[in-house]
Amino acid sequence: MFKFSVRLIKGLMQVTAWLQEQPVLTNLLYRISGPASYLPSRDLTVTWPRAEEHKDFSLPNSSWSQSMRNLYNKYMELSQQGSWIRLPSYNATVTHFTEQCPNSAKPQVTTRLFTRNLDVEGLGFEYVVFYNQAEQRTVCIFQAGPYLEGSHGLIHGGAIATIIDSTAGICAICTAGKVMTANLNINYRSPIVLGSTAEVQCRVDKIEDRKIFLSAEIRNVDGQVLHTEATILFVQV
Ligand SMILES: CCCCCCCCCCCC(=O)SCCNC(=O)CCNC(=O)[C@H](O)C(C)(C)COP(=O)(O)OP(=O)(O)OC[C@H]1O[C@@H](n2cnc3c(N)ncnc32)[C@H](O)[C@@H]1OP(=O)(O)O
Repeated sequence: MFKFSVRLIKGLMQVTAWLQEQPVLTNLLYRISGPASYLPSRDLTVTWPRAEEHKDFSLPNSSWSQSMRNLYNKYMELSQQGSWIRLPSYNATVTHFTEQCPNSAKPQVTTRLFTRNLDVEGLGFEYVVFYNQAEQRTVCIFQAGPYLEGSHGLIHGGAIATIIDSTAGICAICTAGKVMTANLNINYRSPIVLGSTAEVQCRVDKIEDRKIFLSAEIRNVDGQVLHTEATILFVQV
């Protein structure tokens, strides 16, 4: 009886391990067992969130790895010394710009920021951006979740482009106001493993009339591995 129980438990563990390796089944299990809030809604129209519903997504949550938290703590300490500020991050672009509007002027939010479009923590991007006004620089600490896969186990190149465009965009907006990306030029130097933490460093190189030229790099947590280099042009509109 004891031997039979041990075999049964081993068998169940093998089945569970196999299930976890099946992406479609895993997704289905998430949907069945998880909170209903992350099932995709058929009604994409969301009313303006009340003040208490303005969730700041750049704060640590339970999906953050220890290395993500360490980097966050490092920049929070620098923020207390005054050189950097942590920028809040909402899940709709419009929320960033109309937070001060009186209730009557607030628009209906019908869209989601691309980088904040998943309702489950840790599946997509987890990130926080810090801005250094004196040096016209932004830093984005990010952790790439399993739904950002390109090549097996690695982040998709388009997802990398997205986090660079966003970090540079925030730097350009903080420096020059309303801008659009005109050109984004990327060299992928080494792959980024899903689940790992990395840091985007971005700076304004020069401003010519309406043109803001920036450069960016993505490195691993200790800065020793260069993953990506980019130059970005924003045009003031
Ligand atoms: C806190 C917030 C959080 C929340 C916010 C999160 C931040 C997210 C940021 C994401 C930003 C995006 O992805 S934006 C989405 C992707 N981008 C787009 O869809 C932009 C599409 N393109 C456009 O709308 C337009 O082409 C513009 C606006 C870029 C430029 O049009 P324009 O205003 O008519 O200006 P134009 O005269 O053509 O060009 C002005 C000058 O720029 C030069 N120029 C224009 N385009 C280019 C180019 N590709 N490469 C080189 N140079 C260029 C011109 O030669 C000229 O130089 P000279 O003759 O003056 O010397």
